[in-house]
Amino acid sequence: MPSFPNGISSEGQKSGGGKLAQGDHKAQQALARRQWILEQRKSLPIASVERRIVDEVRKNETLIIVGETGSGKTTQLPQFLYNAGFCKDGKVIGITQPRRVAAVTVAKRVAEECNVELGQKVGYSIRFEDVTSSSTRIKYMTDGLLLREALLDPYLSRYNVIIVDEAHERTVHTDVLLGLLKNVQFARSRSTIKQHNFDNANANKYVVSDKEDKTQSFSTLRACQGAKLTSLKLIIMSASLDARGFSEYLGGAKAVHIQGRQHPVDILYTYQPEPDYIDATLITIFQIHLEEGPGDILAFLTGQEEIEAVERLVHERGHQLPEGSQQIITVPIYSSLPSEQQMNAFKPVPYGFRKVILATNIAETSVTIPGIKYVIDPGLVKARSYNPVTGMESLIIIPTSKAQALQRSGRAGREGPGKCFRLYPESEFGKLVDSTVPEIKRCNLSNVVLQLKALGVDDIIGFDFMEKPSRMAIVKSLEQLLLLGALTDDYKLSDPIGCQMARLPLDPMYSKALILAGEFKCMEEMLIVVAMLSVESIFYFPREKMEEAKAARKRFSSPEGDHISLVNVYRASAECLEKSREATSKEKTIEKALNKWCRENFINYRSLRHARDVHSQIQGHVQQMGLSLSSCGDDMLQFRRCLTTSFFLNAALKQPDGSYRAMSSSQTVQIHPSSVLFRTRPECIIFNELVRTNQNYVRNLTRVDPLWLPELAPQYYAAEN
Ligand SMILES: Nc1ncnc2c1ncn2[C@@H]1O[C@H](COP(=O)(O)OP(=O)(O)OP(=O)(O)O)[C@@H](O)[C@H]1O
Repeated sequence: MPSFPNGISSEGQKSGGGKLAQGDHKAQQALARRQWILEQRKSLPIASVERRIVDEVRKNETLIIVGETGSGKTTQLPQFLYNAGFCKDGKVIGITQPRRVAAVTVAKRVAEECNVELGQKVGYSIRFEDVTSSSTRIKYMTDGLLLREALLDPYLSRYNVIIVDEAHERTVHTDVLLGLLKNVQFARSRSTIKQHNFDNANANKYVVSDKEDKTQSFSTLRACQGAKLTSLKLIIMSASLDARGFSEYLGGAKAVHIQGRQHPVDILYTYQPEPDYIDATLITIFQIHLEEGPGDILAFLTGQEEIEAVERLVHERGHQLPEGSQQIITVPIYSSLPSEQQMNAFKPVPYGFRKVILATNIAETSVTIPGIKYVIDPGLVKARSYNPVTGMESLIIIPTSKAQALQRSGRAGREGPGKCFRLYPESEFGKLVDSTVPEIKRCNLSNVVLQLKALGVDDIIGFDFMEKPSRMAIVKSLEQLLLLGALTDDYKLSDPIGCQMARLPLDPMYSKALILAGEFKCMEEMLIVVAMLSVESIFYFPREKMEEAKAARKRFSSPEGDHISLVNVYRASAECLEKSREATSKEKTIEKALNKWCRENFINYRSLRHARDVHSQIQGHVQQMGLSLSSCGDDMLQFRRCLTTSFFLNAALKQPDGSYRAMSSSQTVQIHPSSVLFRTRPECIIFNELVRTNQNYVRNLTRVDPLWLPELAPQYYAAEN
């Protein structure tokens, strides 16, 4: 473990004496840590170019900053700008991150560096969690959150500077945000906001124009009326971005490079390609553990299932370590893990243990995980892929890009020299693509289109994307939103359905299902289903106890399908919680009881916890929107009809040969073996997911009456008949 005086690895230290002496000791420790942080900040490569960078920001409206991982961009630049007076008049510096975990941990670090309480001068805001106050001047947030803020404050008027960090990731939110920020910057640089076309019947709309008569319309501009707008500084940052491409897109923006890195990272490759990356990861973990010096390990895997498999294997093999060996503690981190469990990766483990973090690419950029000295990179990532013609979205495992490999190795070498073990030969590195295909080109765009419409961008095809998604993908999304009633016949956001759907942070079909659930009086059931479908694998089937696990699942199975089975699991878990609450008020004991219940029923405890979180968050939104929290009780017919009305685009009919035909794409699909309807094979089904492995599978199904389709979705099925 690193030997800095931060209390992180201090579990072994004992503080002697009485209360006073203990207080002194703590104060001394705090002082020593402050000094250590100060020294560390001074030694960052960015520290020596502070003045130059601040000057460049002053001189340029838009700036691209490229600097090695760990050079201090994310933590230091906002502080430099704050100190240089960029927050005068109460304005804020906003820094976007593609991931929640980065926004939270970096904000915590910067608050500590500034010696302020988190949420005061330095804060963060992520979906469902806002740790800021009126005194916040440096605000870290996810890119998706800034997009949502733009719905209420289209000029982002509270910000003087917006830094788009880790722009190389090109998440769909980053790309939409970049286009939007260009517009906002343009509009703010024009000094006059002419309030014309202000129409009282539709008081949320008016048009901003500049001398060149370029018009930009925004909705909900009321918030900005009378606001004094200054120009907006835009900074794009990364260790691994294509500066030229960004510069071209941003009107020839200047790019500055920060040279140097604080600590070296040795890169090691294998001699041969590894046929089984899970096994190779496992071997490398133990090789490092037995042969290398102290320091924690960060291994990148592709998803929750692989992480859980490796966790089990590390535990099994950990028992076979020679007597007296240092013990290993594994800590998982992936996006569907509840936030507080994600934070475990950043916490110290007991003195004398080696921490092995098993992570997806959630830990790839921006984060500094204290103690990490070794990184294991099998060179693979799970990525989204979407075919607009068939509407098929799938997750596929593909090689990382060079940019991702660089980011991964950059997680070592942050507190001292590090090592990165790439589990592929060096010759393979040269063959990797420079950067990943932007997500916007490989995902279903319905949500993006809905958000842009809500932001007042009517011409989606003409929107200034850095790289345009295919026309087909945009048209398909527009069609889908029209059929869902989110858009009017002339492709404007409909009121209230479209406006309500845009307010819910969910896929449009799920949002529609919740809005309809109010009418079908099955909101409680639909909330549960939406929450349970937002997490990965609720059921858990260990190979060695397959029969027991299958029997356990039968206890929750409904002949109507998977959705109602999920409702049954959720309700049974809620009963378990209720019973434990009657017996005790200790939260830890209650959680333990739930964990035990999950183990007995082969339910994935982590996934269920996450689903419970999502449930309470969405319920909050639904209540705010004034939708009633009704339940259909045992009358699941209403619930199934509601599912049909919202997911009618995902219907499939059984064919004479026993396969199914997806109604919207005419593709042949099969029921996934994990479905409770796998054997019963009803005539007509509604599904939530279409996935491609060796075949086209549909997952999460409910049996419905085929006659409901033309009755409940005449806009789609009446025309077909
Ligand atoms: N939570 C933390 N705990 C300990 N040290 C930290 C923490 N956060 C940052 N640091 C230190 O500050 C350095 C700079 O971090 P910062 O995130 O600003 O770098 P960066 O240039 O943005 O890197 P990247 O491109 O990888 O995001 C780290 O290398 C590390 O030494």
